[in-house]
Amino acid sequence: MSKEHSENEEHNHKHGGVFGKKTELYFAILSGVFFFMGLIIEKLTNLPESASLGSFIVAYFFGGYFTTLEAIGKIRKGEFEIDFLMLVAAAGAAYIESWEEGALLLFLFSIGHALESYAVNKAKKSIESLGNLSPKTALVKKGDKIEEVPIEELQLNDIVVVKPNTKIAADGIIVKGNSSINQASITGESMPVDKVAIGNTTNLPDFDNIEKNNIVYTGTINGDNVIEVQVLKLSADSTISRLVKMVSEVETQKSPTQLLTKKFEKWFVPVVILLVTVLCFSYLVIDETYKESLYRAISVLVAASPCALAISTPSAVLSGIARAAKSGVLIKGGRALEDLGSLTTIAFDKTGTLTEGKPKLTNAIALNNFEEGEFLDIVLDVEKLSNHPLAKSIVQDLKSQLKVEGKNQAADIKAIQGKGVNANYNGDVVLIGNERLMIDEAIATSKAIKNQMDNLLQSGHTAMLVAYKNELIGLLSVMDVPRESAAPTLKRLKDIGIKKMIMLTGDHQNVADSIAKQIGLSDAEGNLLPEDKVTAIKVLKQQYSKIAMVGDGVNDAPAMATSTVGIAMGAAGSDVALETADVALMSDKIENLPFVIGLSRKSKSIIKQNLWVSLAIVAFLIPTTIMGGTSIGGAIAIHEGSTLLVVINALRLLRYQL
Ligand SMILES: Nc1ncnc2c1ncn2[C@@H]1O[C@H](COP(=O)(O)OP(=O)(O)OP(=O)(O)O)[C@@H](O)[C@H]1O
Ligand SMILES: [Zn+2]
Repeated sequence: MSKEHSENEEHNHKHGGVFGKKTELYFAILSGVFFFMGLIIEKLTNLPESASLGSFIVAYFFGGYFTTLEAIGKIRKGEFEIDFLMLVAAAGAAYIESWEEGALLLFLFSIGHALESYAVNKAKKSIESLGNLSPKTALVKKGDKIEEVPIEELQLNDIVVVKPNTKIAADGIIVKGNSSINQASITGESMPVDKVAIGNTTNLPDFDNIEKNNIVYTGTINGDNVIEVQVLKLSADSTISRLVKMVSEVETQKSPTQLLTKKFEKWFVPVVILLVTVLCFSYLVIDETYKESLYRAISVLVAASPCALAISTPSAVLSGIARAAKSGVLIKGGRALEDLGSLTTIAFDKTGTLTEGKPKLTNAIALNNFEEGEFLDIVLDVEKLSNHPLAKSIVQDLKSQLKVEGKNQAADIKAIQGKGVNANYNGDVVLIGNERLMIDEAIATSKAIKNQMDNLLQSGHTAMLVAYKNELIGLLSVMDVPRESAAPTLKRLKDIGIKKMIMLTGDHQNVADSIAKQIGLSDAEGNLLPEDKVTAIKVLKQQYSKIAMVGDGVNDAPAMATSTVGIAMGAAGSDVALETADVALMSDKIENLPFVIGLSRKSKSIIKQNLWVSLAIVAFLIPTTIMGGTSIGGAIAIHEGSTLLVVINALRLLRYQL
């Protein structure tokens, strides 16, 4: 009856009206006022019956107004849902001249729903409030003058001046000054992060590849110094706008439980209608008036409306996602939330995820009598063109430690996935990468060099070879250190019941083992090409049914997409990671992982509680009303009570703490 994907949740009223946003609530209250007035007139005065009847009819109007609007809207789309059932019940009550009970029904139903939408809006508001974080205007430098303009009017490459302790108005790069910046609005981290101006702004790489300590984001708060920021993203494309957009879209992604309850409702509602229709005619079988039969049928109709069931899951999903967003974690929908709450296996990428991802250069040795100065120039020039994290570190350390300047002779760099790079230097080919790359390209290596490499790998250094004109000319090694938080986080995950954790890396097996040992991980698979990571995930998925893959999106996006839940770290600065992941940690704090998993589990258990409560109430009320155990008023009170109960239960998630 109802379409699978109706965008608006059953109880998510967006009605406005004469009294603004709260009109629905005021109408419900007015309905109550007239209901009680009718009751008083009827019981306590000698006024004619038409006086109390009039009052009840007005109560019908106020109580039924929004319900009718909503029901009509849905019927137009071919959906018959709870609102419709309620209206039928109220009309039935009027027909058997039980105006009083009909008015009570519409009053309680409308007040229940108004409170419900208030509660659900509360969860939504906490999501939307993220969007209010960006400032309205920016101070733009125009020649010697500074002008204040609305942030929507900022152009790319404008220079924005940010005063101390004010909000930053654009995503961009610091070109002057340095400051420590509070990024809590995006990453959830309360500790300010030190940021500095970039040296030169010519030939800027992509936004994703600029060093994070040069970049600032819209809505974050400047520290004590004035800084100048060159705008690199239009206001509509800023990280925070995209974040808000993604969070508000998550509602359209139904969770498995939501789909299940929708399916259940699909056959349950017609069954109820059939049952109620049959009950209308019970006076033919048992000794009662047709009015009594109708009364019973109406009570059953009220009792059986699966209101609580319909709202139980969406309210929990919404609250869970809102809570995560507050801590800088974007969960893209109910599916990701529920999956994350039930998995026990996690795969991690190594570089940049379990390690800092900022390795230090430990060796740069020229081999085979190649001139050292030239060797270093070649390496610097080639690696300058690569955006691999290893390359960035090599370039930085060559410049700062060995004072290499380079000759800018390299061109045409090509990444060879999982192996290294190939580039052109002065017309000849340079290869930098692991042993496999050299084997593939038939570059001869001596026994002595192999031994030297093995020693380095053994002790956890990532070793690379450099070939030029088909000859080996040198050896490089770098050492990455595990994140300080990696070991405690893994332990925490084990404590909360994650059974299997494994590292997947493109680095050498020995390096993988060495890092794994340092952080207390028992499983590590090295030498994996990006496609091998995908295969590894597939195998693990078969074994454990659900698996999360935590990565930074650099060479693990395909693996993340294959896993049940892809979790991206440090997503604030990476569009790829933000797009591919199901869950994005905006900061690169791996210690947020136990928090999101805990939150997802809590959400899942609240969803379960809500389902049981709503099903149990329906299971209790249907037989009770059939036996005449409660009046229409009693049925509606229990019905609405249970609906509010599940919503309030869901809202507890907004206050979740690990
Ligand atoms: N720009 C580069 N310069 C030198 N070596 C490289 C470069 N890119 C890749 N390599 C070599 O290829 C190997 C595999 O790279 P890949 O990007 O697949 O994984 P990784 O960065 O080592 O680790 P992880 O898979 O954990 O992110 C590296 O360990 C390195 O030896
Ligand atoms: Zn409704």
